[in-house]
Amino acid sequence: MAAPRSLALWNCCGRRWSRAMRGCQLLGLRSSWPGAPLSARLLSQEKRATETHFGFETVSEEEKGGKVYQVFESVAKKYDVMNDMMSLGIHRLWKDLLIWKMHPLPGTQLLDVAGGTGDIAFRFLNYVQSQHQRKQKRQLRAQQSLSWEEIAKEYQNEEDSLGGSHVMVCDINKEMLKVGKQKALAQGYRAGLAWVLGDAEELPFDDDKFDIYTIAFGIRNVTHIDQALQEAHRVLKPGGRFLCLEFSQVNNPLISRLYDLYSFQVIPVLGEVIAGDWKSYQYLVESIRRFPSQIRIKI
Ligand SMILES: COc1cc(O)cc(C/C=C(\C)CC/C=C(\C)CC/C=C(\C)CC/C=C(\C)CC/C=C(\C)CC/C=C(\C)CC/C=C(\C)CC/C=C(\C)CC/C=C(\C)CCC=C(C)C)c1O
Ligand SMILES: C[S@@+](CC[C@H](N)C(=O)[O-])C[C@H]1O[C@@H](n2cnc3c(N)ncnc32)[C@H](O)[C@@H]1O
Repeated sequence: MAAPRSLALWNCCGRRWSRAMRGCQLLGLRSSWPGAPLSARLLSQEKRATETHFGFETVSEEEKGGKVYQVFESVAKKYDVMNDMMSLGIHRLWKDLLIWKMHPLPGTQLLDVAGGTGDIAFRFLNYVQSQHQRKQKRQLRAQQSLSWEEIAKEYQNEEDSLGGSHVMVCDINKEMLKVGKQKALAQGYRAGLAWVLGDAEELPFDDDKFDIYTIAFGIRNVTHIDQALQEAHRVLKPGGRFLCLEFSQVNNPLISRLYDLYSFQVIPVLGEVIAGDWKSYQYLVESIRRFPSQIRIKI
């Protein structure tokens, strides 16, 4: 039987989340929701036209994917340093909060779509590893009179330090994945991690495969959001969870003014100075502005 529909939106401009999350939103859904409400609404508008937006530009739907590809191909090498500089490290806290909200248990199969350079995947692996180690310690403490055989077995199990958890990073951009793989190598992430080139709108996975689907700062760039949501639903096991981290609109007029000032006057300049790429960072701020507000996403 289908699991009951459940939708939770953690709106960083609202009351449910801390000030640290202002300007950013986390959307949580449970799989088997009847008829994905967000998709239904966004779709009806987007399906009608073959034109769409790329930041403030109007482009054809066919063009958008290529333009988004060029943006991330161009920024890939400077992507991580840009995020730290633009947000003064705050994006790390948002990503940590996503994992804490997810609270994955050992054995979780995660699909991180638009996973880019692997920030969500690495956090997930750290989290499940520490959960698993804690569980093992508790078990060992509870069984103080173990036989040698049993102790040896526990040590063998310790080899699987993730408790069977696994994360699949899926992204459409080869360059972003390349940087992610280099980071994984340098930071010693190997077990429980795989990288796949793929489109959120047409995922290269079987049905009912994952416990959790995440998409962090990715959905804004997808041409047919409805299609991506349908794909998320398809690859999630019944009762699986969908977690989306994305920018939101700021409602307070004063903060909104400062937000705009920073977005439009500072970010493209940083993009030019650090990444030699004004245009891609102009696209970033325009795409944030074009993305539906948290209220629209919720309904
Ligand atoms: C090409 O596409 C992309 C490329 C990428 O590299 C990344 C992404 C996807 C994004 C991420 C993975 C997340 C990380 C990226 C960002 C946070 C950049 C996006 C920035 C904004 C939407 C603007 C608002 C920024 C924040 C809410 C984050 C917090 C930032 C700060 C605290 C830095 C503020 C800096 C200063 C106060 C010092 C220097 C500033 C000035 C001298 C300029 C004038 C300053 C102001 C007017 C005050 C600044 C006011 C604000 C930032 C407003 C704060 C508002 C709220 C907290 C609601 C990608 O797709
Ligand atoms: C802003 S980055 C986010 C990366 C990572 N999730 C993070 O939080 O740092 C957006 C990513 O979405 C990817 N992307 C854009 N359109 C996509 C699509 N249709 N399918 C899969 N990935 C896509 C880009 O290649 C890029 O790596």
